[in-house]
Amino acid sequence: VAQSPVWRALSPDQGEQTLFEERHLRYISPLGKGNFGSVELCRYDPLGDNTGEMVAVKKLQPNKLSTLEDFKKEVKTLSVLDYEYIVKYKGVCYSTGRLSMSLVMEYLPYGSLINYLDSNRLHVNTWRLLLFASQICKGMEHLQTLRYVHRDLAARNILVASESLVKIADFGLTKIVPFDKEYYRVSQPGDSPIFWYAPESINESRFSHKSDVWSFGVVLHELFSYCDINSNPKRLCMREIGNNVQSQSISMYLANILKNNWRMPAPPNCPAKVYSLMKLCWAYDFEERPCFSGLGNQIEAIMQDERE
Ligand SMILES: N#CCCn1cc(-c2nc(Nc3ccc(C4CCNCC4)cc3)nc3c2CCN3)cn1
Repeated sequence: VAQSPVWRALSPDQGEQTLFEERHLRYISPLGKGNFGSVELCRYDPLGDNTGEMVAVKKLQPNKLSTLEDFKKEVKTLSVLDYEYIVKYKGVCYSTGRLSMSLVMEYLPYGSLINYLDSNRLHVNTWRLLLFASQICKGMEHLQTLRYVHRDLAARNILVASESLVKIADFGLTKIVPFDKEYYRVSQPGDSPIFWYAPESINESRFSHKSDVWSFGVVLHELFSYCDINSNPKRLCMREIGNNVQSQSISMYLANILKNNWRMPAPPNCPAKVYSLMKLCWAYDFEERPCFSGLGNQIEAIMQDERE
């Protein structure tokens, strides 16, 4: 049999890697922007006859060198996460001269939750939204067993594999919680998605599985709002803060209203039990928030009620 054109190479720092040859990666169209890079649809077509498979390729933005290290960490993170509710790692592609590299992943045809819910809201019922929520919960539970904190859990980073399967993606901000602490503190907050952030993340740049639970509550809100642009978290929070507040003080205002117990209102037609779950995730004190396994059980219980 001809040598497979997808090489398996053992590189010292990243364990086994599957190498895709750049010359066989045929660009097709843009798919989106993530942390540290843009994602493109490509066909990996070594035979050159359009029979090759479609893949999603995340290219590193070449300009900021510091992110090459972060990008390698993202590749490493995804390569060890092999789980049905997490987007599948396929390998890497080094550009000529190994100046830059790309991350090759499975292509999920329906795009992000935002694309999908916005254009399919009519035939996605409550039970299906709960199914997606339980899958995200299981994915986050798996992450937690490996001591990974995602730090960017949001509907834009949840991809739809089929009408009944979603997967967590974009591990560009994912960090490992050190063995001797229950949280990870970042130095520079960067351009952070603060409207998905727990109070301790806004105030102290402190991230943990419990801050991921807060973000999960925001994803629940996005799910039951069908990712409607008018009830997107940023818009709801800015309406409460006041749209004329200067950008550098928004995080202070947001921390204040959360401290004063303001929370996003229930989405239209959202079942009361689901809104109660969101409120649990948004407990100010992170120790009062549920864990992902407990959340998963509660979601499945509500699914049973919805079934009847
Ligand atoms: N996460 C994250 C943020 C970065 N990001 C990741 C992807 C991604 N998209 C897809 N698939 C995909 C994406 C969009 C469409 C359409 C939507 C309507 N408009 C036209 C395009 C279709 C299918 N599959 C993937 C990935 C990563 C792994 N597999 C896209 N952005």
